[in-house]
Amino acid sequence: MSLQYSYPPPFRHHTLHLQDGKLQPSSYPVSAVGLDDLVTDPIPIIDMQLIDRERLQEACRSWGLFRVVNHGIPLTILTQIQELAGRLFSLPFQAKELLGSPLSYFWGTPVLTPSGAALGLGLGHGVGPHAGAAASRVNWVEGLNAPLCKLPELKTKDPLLSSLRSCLQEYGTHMGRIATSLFHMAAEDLNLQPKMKRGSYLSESTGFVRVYRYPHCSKQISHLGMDVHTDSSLLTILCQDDVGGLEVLRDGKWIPVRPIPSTLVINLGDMMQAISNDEFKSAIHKVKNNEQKDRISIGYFVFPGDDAVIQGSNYRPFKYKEFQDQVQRDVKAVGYKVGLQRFRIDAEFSEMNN
Ligand SMILES: O=C(O)CCC(=O)C(=O)O
Ligand SMILES: [Fe+2]
Repeated sequence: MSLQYSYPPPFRHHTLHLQDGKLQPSSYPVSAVGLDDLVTDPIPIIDMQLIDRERLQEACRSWGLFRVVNHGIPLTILTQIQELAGRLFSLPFQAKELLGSPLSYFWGTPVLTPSGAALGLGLGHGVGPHAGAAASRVNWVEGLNAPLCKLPELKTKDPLLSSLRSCLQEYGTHMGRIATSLFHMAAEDLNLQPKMKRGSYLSESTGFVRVYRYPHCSKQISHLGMDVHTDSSLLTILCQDDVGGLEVLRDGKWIPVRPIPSTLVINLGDMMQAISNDEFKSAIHKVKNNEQKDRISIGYFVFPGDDAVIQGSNYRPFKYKEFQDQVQRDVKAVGYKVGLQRFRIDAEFSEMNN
């Protein structure tokens, strides 16, 4: 099996061979930073042009996180979004706060209300054993939140905002395509109700994009860019710049998810874990700030539709909306997201629902 791997700049194609589950480079210029990393990196890699279903399902089971190559997104969109967002982030704070909706500005926490306002600022959003540690900490991050289906409502004459809107819309279309094909492949053996499989478990209209900036920050300050958490989504797709800082928890160890050019990182969220009845994992991850450089990343999040009922022998039936409301109540009341524990049939937390 071979991978076509497009590499910037200039846009060239290189072929990588998969042998014994490892990528072997066949030919690439020595100066091409990144390809060596791809060969030695421990994180599973999925080729979007030729999805190996077993490999994908194994990555979902044992990591809940993997990289994709050959995703077909023009690199110019990625660099353009990062550049435009960087310009927007460099505006004065008051100007960013005035952004309003549907492209809203937030800082200090990634937990937002459905209308895009920061929720429980300073309370963190850790899970499980890390929840206490997350409490009362501001996350060292600022961001722009863009619900994709509402972007056409953004009426603006500002050239920066209208360029960003067009890029995000194009980016969102690619994200929907990638999420849908990965989801259908991964969920193939999951015994979902056939009619739900197509539409409701992944509803593209729920997709939103976030652009984050993690300001550089001295080690002396004990803030994280983003505290330990799992995503509430079905799937999350991350595009990071070359700074690094994302880490995933695997077998009790934090593994850096190093930036490798042209690759995207997919992580499974709580909804994927629930609909797979815990066969797949919602990845536990965090982001550390870099000491010297600001970091920009772009996240896409997609969720089940309003009509999808999530159920399995480990969970009482629930809809995503109930999950989202519960997360918001928990963050307000106890300072962190309790998450799937609330919906488990045998969990102590599930009795405290209301
Ligand atoms: O910025 C990143 O790399 C990760 C962001 C993240 O984990 C999130 O938005 O949930
Ligand atoms: Fe996350």
